[in-house]
Formats: sequence, C-alpha cells, structure tokens
Amino acid sequence: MNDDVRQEQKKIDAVLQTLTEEINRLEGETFTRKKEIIQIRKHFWDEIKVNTDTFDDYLETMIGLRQEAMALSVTQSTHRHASNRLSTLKRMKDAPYFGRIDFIEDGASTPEAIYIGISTLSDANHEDFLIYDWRAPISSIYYDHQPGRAHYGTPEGNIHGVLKKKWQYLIANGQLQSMFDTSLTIGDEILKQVLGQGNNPYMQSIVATIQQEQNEIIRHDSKKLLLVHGAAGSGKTSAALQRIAYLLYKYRDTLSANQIVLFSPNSIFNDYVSNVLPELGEENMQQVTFQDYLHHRLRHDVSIEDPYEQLEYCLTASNSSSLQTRIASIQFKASPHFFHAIHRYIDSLLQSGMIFKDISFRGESIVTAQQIADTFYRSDGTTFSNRLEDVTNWLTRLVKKAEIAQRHLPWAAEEIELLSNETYHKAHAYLAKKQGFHREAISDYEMDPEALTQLIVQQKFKPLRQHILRFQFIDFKALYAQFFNDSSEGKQWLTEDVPKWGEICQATLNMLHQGKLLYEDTTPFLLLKEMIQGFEANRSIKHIIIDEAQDYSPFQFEYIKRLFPKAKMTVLGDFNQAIFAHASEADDFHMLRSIYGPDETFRIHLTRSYRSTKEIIEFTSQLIPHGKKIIPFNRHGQRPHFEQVKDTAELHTRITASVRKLQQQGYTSIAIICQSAKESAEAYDALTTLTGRKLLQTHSTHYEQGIVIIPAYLAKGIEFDAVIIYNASYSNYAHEQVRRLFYTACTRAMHVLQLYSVGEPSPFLQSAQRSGFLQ
Ligand SMILES: Nc1ncnc2c1ncn2[C@@H]1O[C@H](COP(=O)(O)OP(=O)(O)OP(=O)(O)O)[C@@H](O)[C@H]1O
Repeated sequence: MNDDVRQEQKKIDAVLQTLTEEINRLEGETFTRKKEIIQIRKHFWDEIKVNTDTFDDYLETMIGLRQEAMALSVTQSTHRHASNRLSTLKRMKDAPYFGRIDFIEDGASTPEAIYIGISTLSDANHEDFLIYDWRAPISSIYYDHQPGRAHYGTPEGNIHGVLKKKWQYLIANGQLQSMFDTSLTIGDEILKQVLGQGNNPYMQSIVATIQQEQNEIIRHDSKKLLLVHGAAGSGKTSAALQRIAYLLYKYRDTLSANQIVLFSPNSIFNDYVSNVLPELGEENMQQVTFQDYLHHRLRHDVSIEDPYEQLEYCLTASNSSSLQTRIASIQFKASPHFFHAIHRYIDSLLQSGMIFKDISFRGESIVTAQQIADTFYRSDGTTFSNRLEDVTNWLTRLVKKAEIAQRHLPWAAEEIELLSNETYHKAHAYLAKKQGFHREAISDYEMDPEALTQLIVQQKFKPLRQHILRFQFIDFKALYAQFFNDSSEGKQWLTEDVPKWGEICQATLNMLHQGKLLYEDTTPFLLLKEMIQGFEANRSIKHIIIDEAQDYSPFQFEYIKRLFPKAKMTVLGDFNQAIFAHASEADDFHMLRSIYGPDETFRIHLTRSYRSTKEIIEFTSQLIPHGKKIIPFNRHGQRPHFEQVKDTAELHTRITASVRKLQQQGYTSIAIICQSAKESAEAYDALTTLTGRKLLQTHSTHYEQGIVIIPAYLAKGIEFDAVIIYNASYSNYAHEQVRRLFYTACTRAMHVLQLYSVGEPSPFLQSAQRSGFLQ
C-alpha cells in the first residue's frame, strides 16, 4: 500500500467513524419517535374530551382533535425524515464517497478538498462538511471540469477558481479498492470498470461517473421544455432519473416526488428503473404509461386497442392489403397534417357541424338533438366552454320542468307501490331529516306522500342530470366519424393528398361502428373530446419526464401538455429506436418544439454510447443511417456472433447450447429477443430444455433476471448481459419498417450479442458481414 492510498484509507476510516456515530444517533432517534407515535395513537382518544352538547363544547372538541392530529403528524414526519436519512447513511457505509476535487476559489490561498458522495455529511460539531452531496452546486465542478480554470453556478452567481486535482475512488465495504488522479490516467478507468460489470438485476445510479453532457441534462433548469435526443445506450434514462433526484434536492422545500410524473413505455421498464431513486435516498416519482391515461379517460366510452396489439398486428398480419391500409392510416393519424386538420375541424365546429344526442326519459324525448344544436349555435359564447355552459343551463331547466311534469304520471305512483321496505325506510329517514327531525325523533315524522313522490321522481332523474353535466349529450363518436366521412366533411380539412384516404376512412368508420377505437385513433379522439368539453387538467404536477419519446405522436404530446399545464417537460428519445408504424412520419422533435416555441425549448444531443462494448456498437451503428456519428465507449469484448442454421430444430439446439455456455461464463441476465409476441411464445414452447426460462409478455409487470424470452418491442429501454437474436432471418427482418425494431433489439446487449438466422439472413446484416463486424 503506498502512502497516498494509506492516507486515503485513513480518511475513509475517519469518515466511517463519524458516519457510524451519526447512524447510532439516528437509530436512537427513530426508535424514540416510533415509540412516541405508538403512544400518541394508543392514547389518541384519551387526550380528547368528546362533547358536542353546546357549540362551545363542540369547538373545544374539534380544537383538541386538531391538536392531537397535529402532534401525531409532526412526530410521524420527523420519524419519516430520520429513517430516510438513516437508510441513506447506511448505504454510504459501503462507499461513503466516490470523488474528490481540490479547488482554490479565486482570492483564496490554499485549495479545499471537497469529497463527493450520494449525500452530505458534516463533522460531529456540524462545522465542516466531510462529504458534499453530488447535487450541491460545488459538486458540478467534478462532472464538468478537468484540472485548470473552473467555475460552478450558485443562486448568487458563478464562483470561479482553479481545479488543482480531481480524484475518482472505488470503495467497497469501506475499503479503498482503487483511486485515480484523473489528470494522470488516460480514459475513464472507473467508468470502464462500472460498465464492465454484470449481475446488476436493476438499473443502477450513475452518480459516480456522470459525464459532462449528461450533467447538463441533469442540472438544466431554465426552459419549459428540455429535449434530449441520444443514441441507444447513451444514458438518457439514467440522466432522466438522476435529474429527478437533482430536482428533488434543489427544490426540496417546494417539490415532492409525487409532483413528478415519468411516462415510460411499459410496466417491465417501470420495474427495471424502480431502484435508482431509492438508492439515491429519494422517493420514486409517479410512473405511468400513456396507455394508463387513455384507459382511465376512455374506458367508459369505447373499447380501446393497446399499442402493443397495434404493433403485433403490423408485425404478424397476413393480409397485405389491409396491412398496407392500416399502416397508411397509422402514419397519417400520427402526422402533423392530421394534427392540424383536426384542429381546423374542431375550430369549425363552433360555426356548424356539432352532433348531439336526443335526451329522453323513460323512452320519451325531452329534447331532440336538433334542439340542442339550435341552442348551441344560438348562444353568443365564442368558445366551446361558454356555449356548453349555456346549453347545460338550458338543459338543466328543461329537465327540471320535465321532472315536475312526471310527478303526476301514473308510473310514479306505481314506483312507490313497488318500493322495498328498506328503500321506503331510507326515504322516510331522509325526508324526516330534511324536515329537521333529530335522529331519535325520526319515527315521529309522518311522511307526506307528495314529498315521497317528488323524491322518487328526483332520484329517477338523477342519472339524466349527471348525463348533462358530463356532456354525454354530445355525440363524440359521431363527431370523430364525421371527419372521416369522405363524401361530405372530411376532405375539406386536409391540405394535401393522403395516400389511401378512401380506405382509411372506410376502415376507421367500420371500427367506430363496432364501438372500437384503434390505438392510432385513441389520442386524436380524446383530444377532440377534451378540446370540446374542456380538459381535466392536473395543476399540481410540476415536472413531466417522457422517456422513449420517439414513440409518441404529436397528439400525445399536445394532450400531455394540456393535461399538465403547470409542468416543465423533459423529453428523451432516439428516432433510430422508433418502433411503431407511425415512426416514419415523426423523424425528429420538430413538432414538439413548436408546442412550446423555440424560446422555451433547450436541446441536447448525446452521441456517446455506454451500454455495449465497442464491438457491439460498431456493428449496431451501421444498421442505421448516420450511425457513424455514435461514439462507442472504449470497452472491448467479442465481435457479435452470427450463425445461419437450416431449420428451427437446429436453431433451438444451437441457442440452448449457447445459453448454457453463457451461463458457465457467468452471465446472469440473458435475453432471447424475438420479433413479436407470437414468435416469443413459439420460442418459449420450443426451448423446453432451458429450465427456468421466463416469457415476458405485454401484461408482465416485473423485470426478470435469468433467461428471458421477450419480444423486441418490450425490451426497449432495458438491457441484458447477453442478447441472442432468435431469428435474424430475411423472413422476419426484411422491410425497412422493422429496421429500427431490429436495431433496438441488438442494442440491448451489454457484453455479448449473438444472432441466429433460419435460412437467408436479414438484408440489414449484409454490410456488417462485408465489413467484418460479425464473426
Ligand atoms: N455516466 C455513466 N456512468 C455509468 N454508466 C452509465 C453512464 N451513462 C450510461 N451508463 C450506463 O449505460 C447503460 C445505458 O444507459 P441508459 O439505459 O440510461 O441509456 P438510454 O440512452 O436510455 O438507452 P436506450 O435508449 O437504448 O434505452 C446503463 O447501463 C447505464 O447505467
């Protein structure tokens, strides 16, 4: 052990000593607080005299209750705070810090050594910082600068100085494993070691090795929209998660984890990333998929298709003519052309074309659709909201009149005769209370038959009143269909020719008649609906993070923006991984930039890729246009292996042997990636000798370790030690439409990539084979 190392180990030991003392103190505190909480809960009611005889007694009771509840809440919050801090400190015992900078601020005479870790630690007297949180302003020097002039930002302005030295440490179990003076080492040794590791079942935090361009994403804080376009494996998801941790730290007094929403591709991904924030001592944000939202908003109106059903159809459909129509329809419905056309259409509905439904009661019309339309267009309101307010007020009055008229009809008397005992008693009690009878005196109340009739009729009208308040008298399905009614309305909103327009209209109308919405129709339909009836906006959310954003259509961005009007947005994507059929239309985030305007948009491009070995990246980057711009991290492994087999029997034998070998080599997460769910199910059934294999499907919620068989579209966003492409044949991956899916599948590999093909291989492999990127 040389002197420097000995010195550093001494420092670690001293820090660990303070850490241990702090942990002991906090263990004592959490124990005491816990006991207090139990006591308060146990004796909650002992402390309160419940007396409601007079108003003063009632007031006193309420004040007592409030005080006890407050005391409980304060103790619970202190306990929560202390136990969160305790678990962070316990985590720091393994590696209290990972970096150090020696920085001389301009004007100072000696450098200060700043140690950086996942959280701040002060000395026993709380006078000096032993460790700085990686998110503290000064820590940004560690990520942004090499030795030389350096600065960091603070709320009061930039602080300048000289970075004398920068050290990286690898510490495990409190023992220094290695340390690097970054001015002396070439390349990022620690990053190489971290990336070379396997066996991590879930995504890990990257705070020790955040790269400068990633740090820019993490700390960006000025514009409403942060757009990150980055190559596969460039750390977009990682940067997004550390950004959340950073925001939670910077705005700890005003921002909580439940005010941040992460839109992610699926539940497997949610599970895969769920450890990063807790590892950093923060609570997880809310995680949702866009489909969750669609389902929540539309489940009562129509049956909606899932995005993966759409994808599976496109990958496996056998009827080529309806497939071509479907693809044309999907592409049109995700295009800015449709987006603008439907906005024009919605605007025009203020002048004419609104479609309503008759409102009837017991089979008899109270008001016709035409009368509603007349009232809507007679209103002087200039917006949907004003006009619909006029219409609902008018309808409410009409319905009230109808309700009064119905009281005298024979059905009302019949209803009363048929009332069950229970309902009768409930009605009696309700009317008695309304007349001011106390609970004990209810039996003295003699029910007025007219009041009972009123009540019964009122109850029968209740659904109708709700129907009006929820705007269910607007025929949204017919309104959406009207756009596709080629012969009359639809075409006038379009500004250019749409390939297969006639077929698209016919297919859309057919599905709507069956009460179904295809995935490509769901967001346009929802946007049309909410733009007319008003958005149920969520103003409490302050940050929205959209990962895998290349898979979102302009409609979805617009919808999210309106849904969360107070939120800043971080959007991360890679168009080379756009796997949905609408992808070819959405070839950059241009549309999105126009949503917030250039002044409120900041763009960052990541070109360095970290996930895979250099050999894998060299292979994958020539699968896509401009792939040469992707810079691989300098970590070496075997070239990807390709093998052509004659039939599926041989395929299964080869894959089984290969998986066994990979296991012997110590790889624990091995994915057999298939083109579709259908192919995955077939592979799962065939590879019976691979015991413990797991089939991941669209409804799977857990990211599984071990051997998984998974369709390529579900593997997006996640990674595996070794990836086997199940059948990279011409029959699976010939069309340009699946090139990006193929690229996505291959880029999931960290250390090993193998491709098998039954018969002729995919044309995507030709140039790689020629250039020697495959072995
Ligand atoms: N600075 C870093 N330090 C250590 N590991 C990193 C760093 N940046 C990225 N990685 C690792 O690289 C891998 C890919 O990162 P991540 O999944 O965030 O990339 P991505 O851009 O979201 O990928 P994709 O678009 O392909 O899903 C992860 O294992 C991540 O931990």
